[in-house]
Amino acid sequence: MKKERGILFVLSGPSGVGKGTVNRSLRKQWDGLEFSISVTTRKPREGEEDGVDYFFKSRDEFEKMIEQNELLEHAEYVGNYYGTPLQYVEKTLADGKDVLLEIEVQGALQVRKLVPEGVFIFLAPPSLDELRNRIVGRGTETEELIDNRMKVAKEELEMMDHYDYVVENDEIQAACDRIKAISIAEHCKKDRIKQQYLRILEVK
Ligand SMILES: Nc1nc2c(ncn2[C@@H]2O[C@H](COP(=O)(O)OP(=O)(O)O)[C@@H](O)[C@H]2O)c(=O)[nH]1
Ligand SMILES: Nc1ncnc2c1ncn2[C@@H]1O[C@H](COP(=O)(O)OP(=O)(O)O)[C@@H](O)[C@H]1O
Repeated sequence: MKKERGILFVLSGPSGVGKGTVNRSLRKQWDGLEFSISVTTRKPREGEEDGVDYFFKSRDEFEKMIEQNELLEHAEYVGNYYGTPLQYVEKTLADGKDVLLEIEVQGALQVRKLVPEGVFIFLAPPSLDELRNRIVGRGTETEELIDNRMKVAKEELEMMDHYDYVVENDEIQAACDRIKAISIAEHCKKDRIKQQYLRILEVK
């Protein structure tokens, strides 16, 4: 019998809201969820590892990947390319495993068109002031880049209503718990739909 496909979860939201932090925390507490590693042309930050945090590529290498249709989606974000490897996502879902993508808003909207059955989660900050504090507190950007990221963040917040769920990241563990609850609910929904379908067809 054909294996049932896994669910694609897309975690998105403005820069600095805590996507990376929540993603890393989920990795430690959610067995059975697969995490896609993105490709980027951004330089590695201190402590980041190639093949763990990102696959770090040159612009030429990245553009070649676009040409060869190796990416599910890609976006240019604050001067760098970011993209999701297509083959990994497709194979993992086909194997019946759930996959989580942590990507910015333009990319999430592309995935929404390509995989409408995916579950789209928008991580929201408690306030704009708190969002700025988090970007400044992270200490990875210059003042000019912070202003740039805040500008992009305000535009990104307006895209919230394109998502299935909005999860406030007030506290990391609370946000992780909400995301895990969404996953449980989505699996129950999928099972119920399948049961109804089987009942209608009277397939045992
Ligand atoms: N579209 C897209 N965005 C990505 C991908 N990987 C990471 N991003 C997003 O790119 C943005 C910048 O990421 P990064 O430079 O690591 O900075 P940070 O997440 O703001 O700390 C974030 O919003 C990430 O979620 C990807 O594969 N595709
Ligand atoms: N719930 C939270 N409360 C307080 N600080 C947070 C929370 N979530 C993340 N942060 C902090 O905010 C900063 C930005 O988080 P990060 O995960 O890099 O965001 P993103 O990946 O969305 O750009 C980091 O310094 C991180 O430690």
